[in-house]
Amino acid sequence: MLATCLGHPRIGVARELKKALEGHWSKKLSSAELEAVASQLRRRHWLAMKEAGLDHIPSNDFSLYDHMLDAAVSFGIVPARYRGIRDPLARYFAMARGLQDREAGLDVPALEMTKWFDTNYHYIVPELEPGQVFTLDASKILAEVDEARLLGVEPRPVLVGPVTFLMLAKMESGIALEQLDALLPLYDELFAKLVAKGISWVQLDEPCLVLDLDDAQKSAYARAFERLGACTSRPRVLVATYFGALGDNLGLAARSGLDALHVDLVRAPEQLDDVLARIPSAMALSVGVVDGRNVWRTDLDAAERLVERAVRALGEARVLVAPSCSLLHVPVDLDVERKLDGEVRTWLAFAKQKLAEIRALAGTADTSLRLETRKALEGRRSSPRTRRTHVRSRALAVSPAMFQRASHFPERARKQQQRFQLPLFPTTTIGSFPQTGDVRAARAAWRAGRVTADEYQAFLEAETRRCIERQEAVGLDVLVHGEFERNDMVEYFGEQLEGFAFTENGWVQSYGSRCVKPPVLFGDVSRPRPMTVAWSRYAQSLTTRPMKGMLTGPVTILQWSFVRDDQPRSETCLQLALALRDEVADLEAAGIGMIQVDEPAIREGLPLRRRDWPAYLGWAVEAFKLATSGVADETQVHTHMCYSEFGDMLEAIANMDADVLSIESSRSNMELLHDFARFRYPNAIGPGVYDIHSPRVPTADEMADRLEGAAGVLRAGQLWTNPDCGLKTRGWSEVESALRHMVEAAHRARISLAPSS
Ligand SMILES: Nc1nc2c(c(=O)[nH]1)N[C@@H](CNc1ccc(C(=O)N[C@@H](CCC(=O)N[C@@H](CCC(=O)N[C@@H](CCC(=O)O)C(=O)O)C(=O)O)C(=O)O)cc1)CN2
Ligand code: MET
Ligand SMILES: [Zn+2]
Repeated sequence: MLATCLGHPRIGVARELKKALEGHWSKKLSSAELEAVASQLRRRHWLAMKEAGLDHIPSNDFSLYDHMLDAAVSFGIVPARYRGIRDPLARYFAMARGLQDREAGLDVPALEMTKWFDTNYHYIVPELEPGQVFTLDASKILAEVDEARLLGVEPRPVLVGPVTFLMLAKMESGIALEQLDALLPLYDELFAKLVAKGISWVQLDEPCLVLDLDDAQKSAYARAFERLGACTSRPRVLVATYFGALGDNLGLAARSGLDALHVDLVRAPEQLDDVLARIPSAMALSVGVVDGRNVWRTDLDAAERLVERAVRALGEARVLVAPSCSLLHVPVDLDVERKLDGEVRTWLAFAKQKLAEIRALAGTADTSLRLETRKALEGRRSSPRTRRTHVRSRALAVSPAMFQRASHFPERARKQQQRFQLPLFPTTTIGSFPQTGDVRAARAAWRAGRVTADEYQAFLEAETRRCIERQEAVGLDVLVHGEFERNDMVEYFGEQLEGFAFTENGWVQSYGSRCVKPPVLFGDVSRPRPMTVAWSRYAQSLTTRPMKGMLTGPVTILQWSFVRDDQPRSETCLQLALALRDEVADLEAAGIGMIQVDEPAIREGLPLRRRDWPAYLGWAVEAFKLATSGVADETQVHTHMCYSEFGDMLEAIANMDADVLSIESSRSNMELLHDFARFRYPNAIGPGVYDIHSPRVPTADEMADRLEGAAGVLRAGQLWTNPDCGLKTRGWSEVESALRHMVEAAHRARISLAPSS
């Protein structure tokens, strides 16, 4: 049996890549210095896998920004607007993040970015032009082969497969997948180059095989596999699927004529029998039995039972042991954690520990790891911290009335208007204001004990006060406190809730240089004390305008944490909802009249197969309602969603019954609004009027146009004016100008668009 890995985290245990990238972007690090850091990271990761005793070690899993962008560049897919940028690295980063260079007269926006399946990783969406010509540039792929070999590592290059690549790409003038026949010859060419180098295996990632495919997509797969299989000079090809079951696409993969198939047996262990029954005798099977999406120590006995079933059916020579997917989605090394809760720590495995598990499963029993694992799992199963009576009895006592507001929306809206007396198109923001270096440095100093809690508190109060003054000066109607006290919108709540543990270095890449440190939700969740009330009360005391309370919703906390795998996610979500319900009640009692409960990840949590949608949406919407329905009619509940296509879940959004919904729409503005209009979305809605992902300051005209467009399809009386997401990644000067323009746009709309009646 071979021990293998589908991909290693790239960011580095101390986020070396993040620091080098940001250093390079701010011109403090040359390209050569950046490349040196990247090269060091690759070596370190290869050596880690070699030392762990892996037989197949990936290359080309590293990326300076994103692997889909790398693939686009290697196929020559560089839209015209970037082609004027001579330097390849500058061009690459321009595609990733846009480029504004006044002196060079350059102002190019970035390519679009979107979620990688149901993860919190974002990939760059390749953009095909009309008449797209594909040309192979294999330099990165080939260079990494040489680089690995210098360390005595014989790598298995990872390539995004042609169908997945095109299905995730976009083409303004048509359907990207229709370019398949033009793209396939590049794989032949690439395979020939790899064979010439003596490469014996490649990994072809085709995660789209776990999605619902239409006939055109299925036939694309059949064609692609036939062509690749028939390629005369090619390495052996492992087709990698992950994040779910192959289901009705198993036949496509089994008939591929390729050499090995990887299946995810963590998300979909039930598919093993079907796979074993249908895999042709010429194919090997890579069994993904170590969770690449979560941090729990593998139950080696259970995993071994799966591996053994595969071995009995296929023989040892045809079985590879692997993580369920690339380890990109887990932190690097548990050993560097110094402050992690001692008990919880024994239950966990990060990338490095997972490599050892894979080795143990593929080899003769490593008795010490096995015994240690049994003991740890027994401890986890029996720990009183994972099951708390008061949490469980409360969850059981939840009644249907707790999911409903007292009155329907029209009645609530009337009472709320009486209370707040807001103008038409009320202006507000989504919550966070710039998390400047000062704010981060102050928090780092407090955590390191270099400043006292009181000093840190005073600093945050001053930031909050200044933020409120600035919002008043700009003329916003509904204010926020600015979220300066938060490291991250999920981690901050995890730190204050019972049932969570958190790490110091458990960073996972979200996009490019941006990382998150998901808290570990290990046990029953409860709220020992109010979490945000003091900040909201303080902020409200500084202004007579309404101050929105600001919470992260249950589904988003669930989605952006490492969640316990010993009970259904729906149960965990309900516990989170109850904890938040108490926070909402306490905010209301403290006089906070508007409370926003953010659910930006509700779309990301949608299962990959449509069949599973109703069940998920059922409990996700219920969790939101449970968290927010305990308040009086006069209390206005807001929610916020971003970063997704919402067209296919409008009914669920309406069922959440938030009084006000702010939603990202600046990129596909009108389409989204038309969807809402067609659906007759009843409650108030604030379609983002400007894109906060770019430093560009939009003009009042642009935003007034957006409002006018929105008022053309929705009722003017239903609309709010806001940016499309929080402002934490922006700088103050852009933010102030943009918000002034936004307020100006709302003023104009009030005059030109006031309903005549
Ligand atoms: N969890 C989560 N997922 C999300 C989002 C989100 O906001 N949160 N937003 C969407 C987009 N994704 C994003 C993900 C990360 C970031 C982001 O800005 N991350 C920050 C880290 C945020 C953080 O946790 N900050 C901590 C730690 C900061 C830090 O690095 N401190 C330095 C020292 C700081 C200094 O001296 O300057 C250190 O520890 O070394 C804090 O503020 O306390 C980063 O990578 O830079 C933005 C968007 C989707 N998914
Ligand atoms: N309230 C949050 C913020 O403004 C919502 C962000 S959604 C990713 O940052
Ligand atoms: Zn957002």
